[in-house]
Amino acid sequence: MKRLIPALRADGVPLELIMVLRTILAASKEISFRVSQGALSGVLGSTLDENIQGETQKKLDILSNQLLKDMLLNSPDVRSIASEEEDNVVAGKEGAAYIVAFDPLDGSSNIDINGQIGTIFTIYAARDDVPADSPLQFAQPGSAQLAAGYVLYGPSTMMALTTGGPTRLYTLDRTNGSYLLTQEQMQINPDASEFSINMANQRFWGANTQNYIANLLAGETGPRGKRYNMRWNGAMVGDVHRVLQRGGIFLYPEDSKNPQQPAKLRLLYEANPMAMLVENAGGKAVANNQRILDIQPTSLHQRVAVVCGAANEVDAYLNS
Ligand SMILES: O=P(O)(O)OC[C@H]1O[C@](O)(COP(=O)(O)O)[C@@H](O)[C@@H]1O
Ligand SMILES: [Mg+2]
Ligand SMILES: [Mg+2]
Repeated sequence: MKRLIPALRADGVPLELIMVLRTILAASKEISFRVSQGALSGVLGSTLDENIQGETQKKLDILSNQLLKDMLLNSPDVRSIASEEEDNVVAGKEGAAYIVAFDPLDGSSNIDINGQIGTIFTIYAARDDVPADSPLQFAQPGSAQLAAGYVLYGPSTMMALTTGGPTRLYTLDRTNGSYLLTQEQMQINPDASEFSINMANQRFWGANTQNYIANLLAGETGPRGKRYNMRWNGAMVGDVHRVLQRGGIFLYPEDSKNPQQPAKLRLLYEANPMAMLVENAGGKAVANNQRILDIQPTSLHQRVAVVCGAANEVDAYLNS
């Protein structure tokens, strides 16, 4: 089985970019270890703090953010970082080639129940026309991402990664601490019979989401003519991983639960990296009627609707 660095070199990934990925993964190994130790490592439970988005921060949100932040800011190749847990962009090394955004811990509500959680990350080229600490560093559409991935802390620790080519899957070998290439190419079947949505929000959805889900629930006697199964992890990283592995569609559409906040997931460090991974595995990813990767960001912690996965299901959603 190929190790990570030879695999990336074989893909023609520049050395400096490989070094940035190595830094992210060094942090992920530490997070993975702490997560596997659970209560024994003192990472469970909440803090008394809230992040800029008004969400209570869990101890593991803070710890994961601190590990990634410290390690990336020490890297000679990182000019700026942005994180779900940081209000503003943080400047790194002046003149460095790359900027990195991350959701240090996705699926925070799963931490204390020993459920699936993960780290989502994305890497862009740094902009020379704006300062390193400017939010404009990250005002780039998802189509400009140089690399995108997530690390899933499940029964095994896995990383899905694309550097522009296929979405590949690596597994952390705990016997020697290295990521090994275990799936050359993840591929999402264009047809699906499994969907993933928080059904508790049903009464707050718009008409198109209502119609699409009603058609799936109607099963073999409905317009789609077949039975669908449903899964909801409560962690995008686990739900999208399932879609990449065995197909299906994941939806977090707009809803009217909180009119000030129609969408939940964040464009920069949740929707964009997942959209790149899904597209490079043959799937589609849209927000309302727009391809996610084409959205021009307007703010650092901007939220968007996300519908992604099996190409024909995403088309059916758009037509409902
Ligand atoms: O609480 P809900 O509505 O099920 O939302 C779950 C969604 O929220 C998230 O947990 C948000 O991410 P964070 O845990 O990083 O804030 C997604 O991973 C997940 O898809
Ligand atoms: Mg998240
Ligand atoms: Mg998070």
